[in-house]
Amino acid sequence: MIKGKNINYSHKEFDILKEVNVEMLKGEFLAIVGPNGAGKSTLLSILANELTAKNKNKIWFKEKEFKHWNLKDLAKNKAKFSQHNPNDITLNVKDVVMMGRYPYFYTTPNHEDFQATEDAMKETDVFHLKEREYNHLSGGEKQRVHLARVLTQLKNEVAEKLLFLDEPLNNLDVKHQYKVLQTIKDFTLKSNSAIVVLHDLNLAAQFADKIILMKNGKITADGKPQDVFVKEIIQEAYNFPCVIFNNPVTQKPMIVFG
Ligand SMILES: Nc1ncnc2c1ncn2[C@@H]1O[C@H](COP(=O)(O)OP(=O)(O)OP(=O)(O)O)[C@@H](O)[C@H]1O
Repeated sequence: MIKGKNINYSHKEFDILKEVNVEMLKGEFLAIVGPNGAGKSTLLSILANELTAKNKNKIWFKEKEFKHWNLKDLAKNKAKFSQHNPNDITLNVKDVVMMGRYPYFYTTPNHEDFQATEDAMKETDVFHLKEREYNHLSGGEKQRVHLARVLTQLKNEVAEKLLFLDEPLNNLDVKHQYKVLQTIKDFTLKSNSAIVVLHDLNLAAQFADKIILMKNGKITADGKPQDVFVKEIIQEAYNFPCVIFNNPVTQKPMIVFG
């Protein structure tokens, strides 16, 4: 689905990513975790074909290098949810979500575009807010509107799509955190894939098929949750004590810090 070998990235003299290798198969939910400043967002941006100006890394998406993709086709095959979204948009919620359909129409949205926005707003639980002005929403509601915008971009007949999400759970309450992760999981169960930067290791363990743990611009561990979420590995990565149990409900690792 996506592959990058020996990814390096630096800003002036400062190396942000050092020889990072990523390969993900279709249908996988990959979580990127690690302490602040580890390079997670930078890696996600490079994998999503952003940061192109200074970026000499070659990334293959569906076995074709990004530079060989038609941009409109690309927008129907992959979408990215960014950590920092605009806070001031003088539009109604439904019009913000409709921005995700811009690759699909020139001047007037058609029936499929309206249907796609409606479905996405229902998935992220903002349909009841559709006529409200975006600027007047709470932080969590705004976050869910942008998630709907990104989800609606990939509502099409294309097979094997890829969703990039940078800290999608910021500002969300517990129910909406689970709902968003379940929506992403359902997306990957249809032969699509997702790469998600997460800070909550227990949610990553519960939902992700694979984990990449980063520190200081490098991958320090990767594999299944039970291979990465090991006491010594996590303590070393976060420089903080923890214990790890087997979650009796999910049978996944359960990390308790402190
Ligand atoms: N444009 C830039 N200019 C200078 N330094 C940058 C730039 N972008 C990122 N960095 C630095 O690179 C490092 C990695 O940043 P990045 O945002 O990828 O980390 P992260 O793991 O996503 O962190 P967080 O968990 O805090 O969001 C940080 O030290 C950051 O300060």
